[in-house]
Amino acid sequence: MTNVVEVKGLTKSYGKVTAVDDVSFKIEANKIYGLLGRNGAGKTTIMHMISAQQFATSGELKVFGEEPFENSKVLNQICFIKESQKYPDTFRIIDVLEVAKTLFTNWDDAYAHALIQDFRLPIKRRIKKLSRGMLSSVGIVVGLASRAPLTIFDEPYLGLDAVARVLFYDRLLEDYAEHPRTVILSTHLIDEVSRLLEHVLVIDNGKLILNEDADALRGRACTVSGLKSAVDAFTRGKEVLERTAIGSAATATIMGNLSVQDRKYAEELGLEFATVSIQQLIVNLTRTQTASKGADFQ
Ligand SMILES: Nc1ncnc2c1ncn2[C@@H]1O[C@H](COP(=O)(O)OP(=O)(O)OP(=O)(O)O)[C@@H](O)[C@H]1O
Repeated sequence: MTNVVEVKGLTKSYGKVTAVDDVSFKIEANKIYGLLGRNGAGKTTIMHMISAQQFATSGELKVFGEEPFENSKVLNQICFIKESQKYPDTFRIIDVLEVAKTLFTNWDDAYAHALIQDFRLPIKRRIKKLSRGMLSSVGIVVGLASRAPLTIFDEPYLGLDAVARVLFYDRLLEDYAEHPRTVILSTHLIDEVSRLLEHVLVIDNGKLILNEDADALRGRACTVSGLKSAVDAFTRGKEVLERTAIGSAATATIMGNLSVQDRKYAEELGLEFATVSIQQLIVNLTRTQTASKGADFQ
């Protein structure tokens, strides 16, 4: 399996702030990755280092097998779409497409124009006159039509309505099936994108706390609820991510797959269980990590 990105001990400090702290991971070709985490976790900093917009303080970084800095062979294969892309004042949407056409080797102009229709974008309108959501849609069109071997979407949706977001997910999945490439998607809307993701990386306080196949993650945790005494008996010796109790009832979120015996025991105790979504799992994990560091959690 070819790795598109290989990161070893990657660290980025801004003075006393360690934004990315000794992170190691690999990104395989032709998969959709979710780079997830709370605000300020270090996601953008990692994506900026991968796309050579920032230097690492230390560690190793290889993109398409090479160092990305001032390396046009590598950078020509990357399309980075960020939340607040800036364009020259005079640019219309059509001008953005014309420039993108010259930047990306795999650019599909017919597809770009079809997407412009899908997102109902006024192609001759000046960028500075677009609504916030329209501006996000322009970024999405460029990201999709670039068909770049490594396409990075960093929170591409500011102002985008639910219909346009679903359109983005659907088009991404359809086009990715026909033209496989590597996609890194950073977002807070984890529930919305979880069906798209094949692999999940979670960053918390600059550290990589989860690096796992999305399918494995889907069955990774469950909640049990019922009488407090029964929940306590059942969870003894298990890794409990969260436990809440109201009166005599309690709910606990536990890590790991339940064995057949576990399920039988839970039934005997009269407990109910439910699987935990990827979003809920990540909320629990990042909350645990933060709490265990003694930081305030709001
Ligand atoms: N230029 C900078 N100077 C100083 N600190 C910075 C700089 N850029 C980022 N940071 C800090 O590094 C940390 C990580 O920021 P980063 O933007 O990578 O987080 P993020 O996970 O992308 O957050 P969000 O989800 O809110 O976009 C934060 O504490 C941030 O304040």
